[in-house]
Amino acid sequence: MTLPQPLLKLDQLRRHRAGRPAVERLSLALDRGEILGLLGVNGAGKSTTLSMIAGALRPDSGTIELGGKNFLEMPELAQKAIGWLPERAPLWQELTVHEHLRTHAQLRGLRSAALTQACDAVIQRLELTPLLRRLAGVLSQGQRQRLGLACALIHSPDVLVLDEPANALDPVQVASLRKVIREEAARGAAVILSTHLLAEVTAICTRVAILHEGHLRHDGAVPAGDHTALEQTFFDIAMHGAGAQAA
Ligand SMILES: Nc1ncnc2c1ncn2[C@@H]1O[C@H](COP(=O)(O)OP(=O)(O)OP(=O)(O)O)[C@@H](O)[C@H]1O
Repeated sequence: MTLPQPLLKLDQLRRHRAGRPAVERLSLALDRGEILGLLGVNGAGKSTTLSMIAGALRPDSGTIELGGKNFLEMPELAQKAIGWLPERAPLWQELTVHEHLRTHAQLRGLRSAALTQACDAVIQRLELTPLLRRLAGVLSQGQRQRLGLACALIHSPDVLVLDEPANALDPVQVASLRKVIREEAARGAAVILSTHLLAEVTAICTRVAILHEGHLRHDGAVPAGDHTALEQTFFDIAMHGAGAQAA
């Protein structure tokens, strides 16, 4: 009997940056419908990890599998299966919001009616209609973040990789972001997001992982309700680098 494999599997990932280890022997698996919150102090390795999952940064060693396929040898798989919101969404200043969406959709292989449909869907979900004719260069930080999220979602990816997605969003937009993340998980995507907000993790995540100095120090279910227990675990790890790695 073969066991069902996880949608995303990281095995023993390592990556040095500027001659120092940024991520060390990181192993994680993620299934469809899961929302994993990635926590850690500044420099813990969160963005490095997410960039590797997004296919933007190659690990020095280790493997990443998507549905059992070696993702590192198949860059076209990342293009189709991953939606990535980097920490600072890179935008073409001189393109309008609408042009951005269409260009992203094209880059993800969408054409004709499917492309228009995908654009219309994210415009509606992220309430981008009033911004469509604006140049990306004149958007506020929160508006840029919404456009970045729309670009990440446009091709209905299997894995959604969000680096501090609530950054610069107002409370209304944070609520809308949470709704979108839940909807994505409900349609069967796996979501991994980094954040510094413990309340964000307890509000939307089903699982939490904590990195410290590039090592995975905790991986477990999110304590229901309040975030006191999570806060305790986080501070223990941040202060002492301690904490057990749960199965
Ligand atoms: N472009 C880069 N060049 C060199 N070193 C880098 C680069 N980006 C990150 N690093 C280093 O890699 C390590 C991990 O950084 P990373 O950005 O992954 O951490 P993080 O947990 O996302 O931090 P933060 O919460 O501050 O965003 C740090 O020591 C950082 O200095």
